[in-house]
Amino acid sequence: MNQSKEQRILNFVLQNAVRGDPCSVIDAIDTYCSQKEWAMNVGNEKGLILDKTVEEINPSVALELGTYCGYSAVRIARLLKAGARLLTVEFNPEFAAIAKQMIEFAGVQDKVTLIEGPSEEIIPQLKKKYEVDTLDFVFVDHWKDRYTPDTILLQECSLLRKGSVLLADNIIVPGAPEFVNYIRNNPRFQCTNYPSHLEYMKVQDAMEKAVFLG
Ligand SMILES: Oc1cc(-c2ccc(F)cc2)cc2cccnc12
Ligand SMILES: [Mg+2]
Repeated sequence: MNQSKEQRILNFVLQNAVRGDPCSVIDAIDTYCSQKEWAMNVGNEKGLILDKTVEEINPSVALELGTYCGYSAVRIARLLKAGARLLTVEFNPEFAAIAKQMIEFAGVQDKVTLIEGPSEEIIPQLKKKYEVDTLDFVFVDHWKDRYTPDTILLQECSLLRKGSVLLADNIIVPGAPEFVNYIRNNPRFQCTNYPSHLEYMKVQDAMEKAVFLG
């Protein structure tokens, strides 16, 4: 049975990166996806915006919606302080299986909890099943039609506190116009837009940062 693109990306990492070296994993994925096959990793240009946001917040508990192959989970986890943790949610079982191997190869598995399932089911479980009090940081990078309902669900589940930071990918491409309208017109969020480009392409994209005001 011929391999998936995601399996080919993992194979390239296993052959070309260094086990236990997250930066080499990130670089290998970016090399493969810019030279061989495009894939929907956040990429290095938007990845630097992600890095700066994570470093600024220095989160103890972070959530990622949309793991895919684990590129941004590795990006985030490599920056976390001792004892800090990332919970990452992936709906697609094939993607989750690839991401698990990617995270382990990068050596960040002790900081990352990969949860397979739909975000609307997982978010209400975070407090009791995953022992989360509140989230310091949320990277929103799953399907655009879930951005708004999941942001509302995070609030309903009391998972945000004054100062919690959301960072959303793909504000322009594929685009999340309903989310942008919701978050920019919501007095409980302070928003900042970060113009950038679609991963591995000369196409305009952007990220949106939204600080929860409590
Ligand atoms: O960063 C992303 C990019 C795209 C995307 C797909 C096809 C295109 F032609 C352009 C962009 C989809 C995503 C879906 C979920 C999370 N991130 C995505
Ligand atoms: Mg994305």
